[in-house]
Amino acid sequence: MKLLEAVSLSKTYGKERSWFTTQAGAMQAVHNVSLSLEQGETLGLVGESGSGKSTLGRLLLGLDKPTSGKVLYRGQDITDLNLKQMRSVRHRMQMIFQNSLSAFNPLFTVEQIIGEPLRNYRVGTAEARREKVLESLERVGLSSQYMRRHPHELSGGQQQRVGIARAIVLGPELLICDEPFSSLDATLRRQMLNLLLDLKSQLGLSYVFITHDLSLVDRFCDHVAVMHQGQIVEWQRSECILQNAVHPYTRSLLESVPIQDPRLRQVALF
Ligand SMILES: Nc1ncnc2c1ncn2[C@@H]1O[C@H](COP(=O)(O)OP(=O)(O)OP(=O)(O)O)[C@@H](O)[C@H]1O
Repeated sequence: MKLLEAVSLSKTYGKERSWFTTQAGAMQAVHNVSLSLEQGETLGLVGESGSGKSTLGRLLLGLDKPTSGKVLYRGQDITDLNLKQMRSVRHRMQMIFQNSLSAFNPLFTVEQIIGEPLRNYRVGTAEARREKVLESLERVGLSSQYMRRHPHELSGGQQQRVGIARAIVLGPELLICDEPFSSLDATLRRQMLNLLLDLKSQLGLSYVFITHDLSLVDRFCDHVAVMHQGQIVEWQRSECILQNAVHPYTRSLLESVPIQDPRLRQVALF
């Protein structure tokens, strides 16, 4: 069953003529992108800065409307849903951001931050919500003693864990992770990727994993889509991308990837 599908998605910014923009200033951030994600799979969306990855992520989640094309979730066209209709789909799809701290209310405690989606969706009693918050917190490896802390009292890794706890608290099926660990050091990044892998098998999650780092996709993703100037220029199973990269842009990305096996490196680059 296809969980998510994009059909000929395009997004142009600044297309409408207004006081601020002109046709000449239009920027096509995403151009005619089609892709799909099976339930339980992870799709890596790779490309350099400005290639359109975040815009595509927002379009898939319905946070932004496409200029043309559509998004299907479990076969349902969600492109033109109004806010109320979108609400019934939104709790099944959540996003993890690069910088969780900027998405948190600095005055909230960790319990309030993770519990906010539960309050928004009026889930259960205050006691039941507290239980769910605790469960999510423990799933991401933080103990109950963090409940009363504020975001600025947490390390970068702990902030990202709280961001993940908040994203899973409503029991979603799909997480769109937008460069979630790029500000963390290599050791922490590995730990967090392992956490996402554990959550995937425990909760049956599917991921769209946005990154500029092709070295992360090998172990973590099932398929890889390479984006360049708003288009998908390459689509492969992740274990094949090192050896069978076809597009010159993918090959140029591979040049910056440390590949352990020198034989694979030969194949990848030439
Ligand atoms: N709201 C917006 N208004 C106008 N232009 C935008 C907007 N959002 C993105 N863009 C432009 O669209 C293009 C793609 O941006 P996007 O953020 O999707 O790329 P990205 O691959 O995610 O880059 P990064 O990794 O740096 O976030 C860029 O040229 C960007 O300036």
